[in-house]
Amino acid sequence: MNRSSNSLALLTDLYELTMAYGYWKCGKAEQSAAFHLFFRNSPFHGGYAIAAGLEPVLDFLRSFRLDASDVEYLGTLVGNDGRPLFDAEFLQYLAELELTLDLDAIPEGTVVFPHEPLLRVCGPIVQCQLIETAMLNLINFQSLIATKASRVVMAAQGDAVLEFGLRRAQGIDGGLAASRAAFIGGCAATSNVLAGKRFGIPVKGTHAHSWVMSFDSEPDAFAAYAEAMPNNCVFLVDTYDTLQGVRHAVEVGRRLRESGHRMVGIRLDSGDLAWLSIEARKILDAAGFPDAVIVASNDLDERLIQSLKFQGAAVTVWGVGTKLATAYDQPALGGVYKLGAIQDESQQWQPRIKVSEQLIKTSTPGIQQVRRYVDDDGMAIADMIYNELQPIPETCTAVDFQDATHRTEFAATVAFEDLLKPMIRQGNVVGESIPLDDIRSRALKQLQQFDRTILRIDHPHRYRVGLEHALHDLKAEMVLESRQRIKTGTAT
Ligand SMILES: Nc1ncnc2c1ncn2[C@@H]1O[C@H](COP(=O)(O)OP(=O)(O)OP(=O)(O)O)[C@@H](O)[C@H]1O
Ligand SMILES: O=P(O)(O)OC[C@H]1O[C@H](OP(=O)(O)OP(=O)(O)O)[C@H](O)[C@@H]1O
Ligand SMILES: O=C(O)c1cccnc1
Repeated sequence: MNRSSNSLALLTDLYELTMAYGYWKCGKAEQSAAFHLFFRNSPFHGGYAIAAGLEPVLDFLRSFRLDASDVEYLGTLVGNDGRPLFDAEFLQYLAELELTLDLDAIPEGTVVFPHEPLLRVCGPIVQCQLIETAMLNLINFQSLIATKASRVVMAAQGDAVLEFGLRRAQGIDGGLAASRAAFIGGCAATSNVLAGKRFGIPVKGTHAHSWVMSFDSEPDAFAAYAEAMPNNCVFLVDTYDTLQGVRHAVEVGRRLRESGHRMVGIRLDSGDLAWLSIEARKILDAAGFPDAVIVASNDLDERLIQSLKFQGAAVTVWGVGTKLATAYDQPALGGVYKLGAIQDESQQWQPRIKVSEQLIKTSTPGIQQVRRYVDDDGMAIADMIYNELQPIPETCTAVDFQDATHRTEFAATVAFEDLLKPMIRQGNVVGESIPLDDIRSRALKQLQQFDRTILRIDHPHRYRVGLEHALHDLKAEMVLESRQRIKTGTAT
């Protein structure tokens, strides 16, 4: 059997297929359902996240189709008794399956908060279920990295951040996806050339220690680099003795200047980056190179950059690799995909809830939308999740997600934006594809809508996200009803 094909339709967990088979067997396959993808906690102990991964989601859904090799492979799967897992008629159904779903999504680059649906998928339950895993995979990782990048960029306070993560990223796709997401989060460029080609991200780089080590001396190495690349010289100065390296860079920089070129700067990659950058700055300034940039790298992340800034480091460009591309301190976002409503035989939507002992893990019923209220200066005030199945009054009350005694009223005159936008209708992409540059600009602009206390790196002030009053009441009733049924032994 030839199992090589470009189809990604089987990029799913087996249980999605076994459930699909079950739905199909019991006649529920075409029953409409509404699922929401959301996360419960902001990553890195921060106060927000940046939505990312939507364009790859649209690409995945656009090309979703099980091809002959997919179906053939599924036909080889057997259950515990050694018999085929799926019957031939179901495999035929899958072979003919075309997505007819609706997808609403919060655009990439939007600042988002726990419990807000980043994606809302409505349509035949089999289809919603088959795409679940890929949706989670794409949105979780890219939103995580975009958020990490946003924190790093914020710590850099306007200095450029270069993403250097490919060599330590989680595989090929992890590296490419990380470069894309890091750019959305505000990085200025990547060292990843394939990401540059694929996504149009600016590519930048310096040189490695191996370049210097391959010559008999550091001055020879810098001179040869300048000869080869007179317009792209950032000299890595720490191979032997950092400050001596800076002086060697200055010598070559002078020769570059004499020949009508310009030394771009130097890179520090070890030692005390605060002290060395300050000393290097003095040498560069005294030698007449006040515009020469000082790039720093070496296991940097947002906290280290914040500390180096505090120490007065004279770094002007930050090269951040491993800790950004792998989201080192929190390697997963933990987004989930939950059923909010399902249609009954008479096509009436019925809200559904997953009850948990932990309030945070109890799902929200309904077909949800997120409303962001903004004040007259365009600053975000609070977000409210509402249920499109319930009429909402002109003056809305949002009941805080974590503290139900905290309620905020929004008069009809308060400006707002509903964040979930139509992306796919009946399987056809209707949302426009946004250039990556514009997504990045959106993220940077969006952050200005939020108070800095909400954005700070540690122990942030909590931005209020509430449930619209009627939705809050519906959720509470459904939880109580479920608990009552358990008490009285009535099946739910
Ligand atoms: N001024 C500073 N304040 C806080 N942390 C710093 C400072 N300067 C450097 N660091 C960080 O300290 C860590 C250790 O750096 P250092 O260069 O001493 O060790 P290293 O990476 O093992 O060096 P080498 O590459 O020479 O073996 C790195 O993560 C680096 O970014
Ligand atoms: O520290 P990160 O944030 O992951 O940034 C990327 C690191 O990758 C390179 O080191 P490496 O030792 O791989 O190669 P080199 O010889 O160029 O230093 C570079 O010098 C950085 O230190
Ligand atoms: O260009 C650089 O300086 C670079 C690229 C990848 C990893 N570390 C550094």
